[in-house]
Amino acid sequence: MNTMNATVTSEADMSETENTPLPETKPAEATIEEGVTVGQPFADDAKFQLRNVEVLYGENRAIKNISLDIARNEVIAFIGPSGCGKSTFLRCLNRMNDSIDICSVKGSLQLEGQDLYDPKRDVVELRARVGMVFQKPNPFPKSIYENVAYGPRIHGLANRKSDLDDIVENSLRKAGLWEEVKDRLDATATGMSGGQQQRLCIARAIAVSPEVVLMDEPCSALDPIATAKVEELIAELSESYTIVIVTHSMQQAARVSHRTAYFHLGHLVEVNDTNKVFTSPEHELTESYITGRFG
Ligand SMILES: Nc1ncnc2c1ncn2[C@@H]1O[C@H](COP(=O)(O)OP(=O)(O)OP(=O)(O)O)[C@@H](O)[C@H]1O
Repeated sequence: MNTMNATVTSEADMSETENTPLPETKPAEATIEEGVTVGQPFADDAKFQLRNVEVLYGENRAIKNISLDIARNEVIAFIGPSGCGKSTFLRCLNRMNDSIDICSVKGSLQLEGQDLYDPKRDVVELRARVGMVFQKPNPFPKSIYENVAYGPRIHGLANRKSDLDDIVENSLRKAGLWEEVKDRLDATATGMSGGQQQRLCIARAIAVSPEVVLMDEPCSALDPIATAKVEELIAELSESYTIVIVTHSMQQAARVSHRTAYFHLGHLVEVNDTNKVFTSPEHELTESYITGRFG
């Protein structure tokens, strides 16, 4: 394990001048030992085992020697200041970074004990197992029905039309959308509200029976009511799926997740039970972030 020391000074600290003394509660500088995460980054019942993960965009090390387990049926939230690598790390979990030419991923990344980056792995099949919901709802410009039916059809999950109808209905029910759309399944999806479109994208992700759902700031384009519906949905879905959510909202992380992972400048600084992270964080950088001293 690489244990090179990296000294990190927060943005708030850098804005201080010599003439303005730091408040006593503010760390002048906090040290991150590269490759070391405080708290509980490992789990007995790991769905993903991620070890010494590095992600580079060309020369830029966006992820620096991160090791983490993600447990079955847990909701884990990734938080941290803008640019700290949350989305980059999330996208490793279903190889969404593959499409970025300058991006390279190193280390050991296993899903159920199998190498995620095995060149022989079928990436389409992987993305059915590890689905993704993006920041901006992105339904296909097709009907509501077709948006949900598309994945099960291409993955051969339904032999008959009636089977496909059942999958569409069940997925829309799980996404809390069935009652709102059951009488207009042929209507175009792009005519729905933003919150409905996002729940449709969740229905589309779960229609192929994934094991994991990755969510990259799924509520950032939604109003508070639509956000509350998606958060309720996350709680329900966590009974069946492993969920990894990137969020800028600490309140949201506190409401929906079991564990919270705090990222800083490409390091994974702390992972702990969500309650602990928000009430008594172990690392001073986590504390600085959650108390709003930077970020
Ligand atoms: N496609 C890309 N090409 C080159 N560099 C990238 C690319 N995507 C991200 N990066 C760089 O990788 C680092 C981490 O970015 P990333 O988007 O993962 O951070 P983040 O924590 O998700 O940020 P935010 O909260 O602002 O979305 C940043 O330095 C960013 O500039």
